[in-house]
Amino acid sequence: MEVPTLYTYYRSSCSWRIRTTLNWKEIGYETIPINLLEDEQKTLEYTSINPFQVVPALKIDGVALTQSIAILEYLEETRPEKPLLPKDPIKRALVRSLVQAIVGDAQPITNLRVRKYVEETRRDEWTNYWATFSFQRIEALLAATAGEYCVGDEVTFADICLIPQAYNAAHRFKVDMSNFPIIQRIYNKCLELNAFKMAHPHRQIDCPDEFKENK
Ligand SMILES: N[C@@H](CCC(=O)N[C@@H](CS)C(=O)NCC(=O)O)C(=O)O
Repeated sequence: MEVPTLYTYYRSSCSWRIRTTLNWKEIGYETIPINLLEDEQKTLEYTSINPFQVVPALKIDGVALTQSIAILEYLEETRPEKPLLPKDPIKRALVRSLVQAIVGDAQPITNLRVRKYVEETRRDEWTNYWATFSFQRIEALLAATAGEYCVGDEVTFADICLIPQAYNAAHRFKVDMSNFPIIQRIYNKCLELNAFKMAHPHRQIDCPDEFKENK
């Protein structure tokens, strides 16, 4: 069978969701780095794969899929081993609710193209404000759902989406994570797992040497 190809950027939280899921489900894949800072997402070639000019995109089973959550759902449906959605419908809804909060409400307002649009001088302030705003609400949701992970004691899509968002908040958007003890605890817990560790930006082939980590 053809090996899936992931179009990715090492620091992209949306790409990280796919990397973790592929690792979690032990699906081998090839990486094609798309350097967002050099606008490689806007080349004609990549635009023909993803007209929204964002990563990720995944070529798999003869099609090119875009939209990270559509990709996660596809992987879950076609490779159900090591599920990332709980069986219980209520828990599934809780997972999807957290996923939507992260991917629909939190991530888009801190995305590169939005930050580029905001005047250079206001950019950091904008990003920190909205990242903190989102995390206050996600922390409140988690207070009702979290066990060891976001929803109960199993890894789900919610963890897959939360970890990249938390990394960006802590390391790039200067959010004071001490205000979010549940998120911080889940973050630390997930990063003990190989699937998350191997998907970390600092372990990707396109990560600049100064940040690279081989621990
Ligand atoms: N809804 C899309 C969002 C994709 C997205 O925003 N990707 C970001 C990286 S995490 C990107 O490529 N940004 C490029 C830009 O803003 O120009 C998904 O979930 O796949």
